[in-house]
Amino acid sequence: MLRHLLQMLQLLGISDLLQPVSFALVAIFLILLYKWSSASATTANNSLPPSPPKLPIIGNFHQLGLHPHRSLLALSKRHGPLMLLHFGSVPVLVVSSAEAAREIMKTHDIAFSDRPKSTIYEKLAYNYKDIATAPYGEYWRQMKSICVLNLLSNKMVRSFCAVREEETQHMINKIKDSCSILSSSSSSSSVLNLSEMFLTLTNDVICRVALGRTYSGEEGGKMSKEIIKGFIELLGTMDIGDYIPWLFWLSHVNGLHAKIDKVAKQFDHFLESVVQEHIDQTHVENKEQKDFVDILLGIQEGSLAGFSLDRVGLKALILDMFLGGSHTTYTVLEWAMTELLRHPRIMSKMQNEVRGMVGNITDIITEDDLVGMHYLKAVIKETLRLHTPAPLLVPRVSTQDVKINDYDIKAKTLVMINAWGIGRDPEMYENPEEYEPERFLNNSLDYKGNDFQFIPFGAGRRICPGIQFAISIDEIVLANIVHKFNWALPGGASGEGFDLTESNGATVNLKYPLNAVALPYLG
Ligand code: HEM
Repeated sequence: MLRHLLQMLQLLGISDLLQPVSFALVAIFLILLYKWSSASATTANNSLPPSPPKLPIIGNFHQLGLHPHRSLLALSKRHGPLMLLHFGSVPVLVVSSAEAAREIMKTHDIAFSDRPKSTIYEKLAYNYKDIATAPYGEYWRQMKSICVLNLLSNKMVRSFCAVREEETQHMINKIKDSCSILSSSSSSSSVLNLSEMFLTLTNDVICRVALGRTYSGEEGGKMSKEIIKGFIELLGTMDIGDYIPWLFWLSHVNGLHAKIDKVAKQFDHFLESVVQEHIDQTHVENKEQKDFVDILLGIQEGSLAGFSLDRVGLKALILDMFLGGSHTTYTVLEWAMTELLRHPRIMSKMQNEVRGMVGNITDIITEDDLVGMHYLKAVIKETLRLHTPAPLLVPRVSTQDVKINDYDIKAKTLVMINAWGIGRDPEMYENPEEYEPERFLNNSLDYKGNDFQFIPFGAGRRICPGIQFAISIDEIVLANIVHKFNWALPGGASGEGFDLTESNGATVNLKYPLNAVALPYLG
């Protein structure tokens, strides 16, 4: 119980605030309250989904733990796939089965297509002017259609194929360099931090596609990795004032609001300079390919019928490309390589497929070569199932009262869909805890939002618009690194004892970076 309370304070970013003695008093007080509330807990209202007992004031916050997708799955095993919790005074519906997810994201999609308000989103996402946090309505619809039609359509994604191939080549060269260091000395510097490499590559691809160039090595270089990292961490934090309004002041005192303001300002400063740079160059002709900022500036000038994209909206859209795209896409690469290193049989099966299809070419494998690589695609799907990058998706909120499976779900209920838990449902998958890409061969199970047992990108109106963009990066990188190198864990370690501890936050990656040693396959 005490451990849960400590974890809750950590999640809320207020653990440093309480001195040990006062913390002990608070803890004793809450434990007594818990005993009282458990003793008096009854199923108060049969038409509401089942709930675990809650504490006064904080509700079920203390049961979230540092890895909420795990704690919520454990709770749902006791209380059912539709479970009602309370975070402070906010009702929270936790969805943990494919059938229940279908009800939310298909049958009643409109009623659950809104996003919750949060001080963090408000400050970081230009007062909900981006797509991901915008309330469901006309503004969101217009922004999403700009994005889907002009930035992330299959045609657009294909048109940036050269960027992906060049950045992949660049990474392969860096790995080759490390191999030559390895052959000339046994220095530990030849151990590669793959996590860092994947993150750099993903950020560089997004920077080039969205902003026209990479910003590594400049002031902006810091932006693309460090500020985004700060952003993602903040998105995984909960502001206590959103749930217990009278404790709003705590986030001022502990510096959370100051931190949010600082990160938001840094990012805005960077985006402002990028947009201005593009405006100043508007008259420069024959730019080889337009980037997202160019396209959005064009849309701004042309002004779509009845909708004007202002400067804030433009920056918010670019922000989404970084926030939505960078950590999620790199996380898939990190987990896929982790699992391949832990499972030599799967690694060599994938290498056989890739090497068998393209032969011993020394050039980069291009996107045209990837078409028939079914095992590669199955490896990516299995990674998304077992290590869902955003395990609880992006929260939704109900806009009206809805009845699901005879349960009453009230308007303004926060909805968390445990896609990670659904992907491990033994009713849906054989050996759900095992990494077995074969389960995705010879069937049509896909992540496009039609198969509710596999929803790493969400489903319905709010589905991720960046699926093709992300998968294109993950496929080309994975195919090339397994084709050009054989891989081992540092010091010849076996994969069995590998530390799979997860990081905390909205996107879950490895807590400790993935290090590996590459041995060139073709010499
Ligand atoms: C493996 C990579 C990715 C994963 C796992 C992922 C996952 C998700 C999820 C779970 C959602 C919420 C869906 C829902 O509520 O049903 C989402 C929304 C979104 N994603 Fe992604 N995403 C990825 C890559 C990308 C990329 C590359 C971009 C853009 C370049 C992007 C942009 C967005 C945007 C703008 C939204 C908000 C959509 C809305 O609210 O209507 N994502 N993503």
